[in-house]
Amino acid sequence: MQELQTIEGHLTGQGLRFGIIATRFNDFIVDRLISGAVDYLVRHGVDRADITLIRLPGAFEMPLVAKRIAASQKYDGIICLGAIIRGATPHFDFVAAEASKGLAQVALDAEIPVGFGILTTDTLEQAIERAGSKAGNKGVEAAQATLETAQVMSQL
Ligand SMILES: Nc1c(NC[C@H](O)[C@H](O)[C@H](O)CO)[nH]c(=O)[nH]c1=O
Ligand SMILES: CC(=O)[C@@H](O)COP(=O)(O)O
Repeated sequence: MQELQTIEGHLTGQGLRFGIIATRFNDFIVDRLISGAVDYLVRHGVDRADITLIRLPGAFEMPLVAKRIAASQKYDGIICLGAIIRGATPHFDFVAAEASKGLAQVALDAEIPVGFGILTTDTLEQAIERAGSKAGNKGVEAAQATLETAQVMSQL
């Protein structure tokens, strides 16, 4: 049996280029996700110069910009970072559904790894917990998943 070498210990991002798309909405949470993602990539050999950060208003805008980034063919992966926090109306459901569905579609259409690091939480407290405190940092997880998938894709 042949096995692809993509386990954590073998992950290296040397020479790979990543686009990070991050929302300004809830930026005090999202900034922590960005720091976690960038730190993870750099610790795994990605050159800072090979990381491009693009800020957007909100998660709803992400699929369109991700699609354009993917079409540029300048990147090996796209990491999407945001925080959608439930409010008093159904707004949350529409934004979260379009962001997740749209980003998944971009990945499939362009055949590029798209990391889904958008928090979808019921409360602000849950978002804080997932942005570098007791429940980890979902920006790190999204960067890891994107890097690993980029490596898998490059071997297939
Ligand atoms: N409520 C949240 C939003 N809403 C904004 C939308 O994403 C969009 O920017 C607006 O409807 C204009 O098109 N965005 C988030 O990222 N997080 C939220 O909690
Ligand atoms: C994503 C949201 O639900 C949110 O921030 C909007 O809040 P609301 O539903 O109270 O308008």
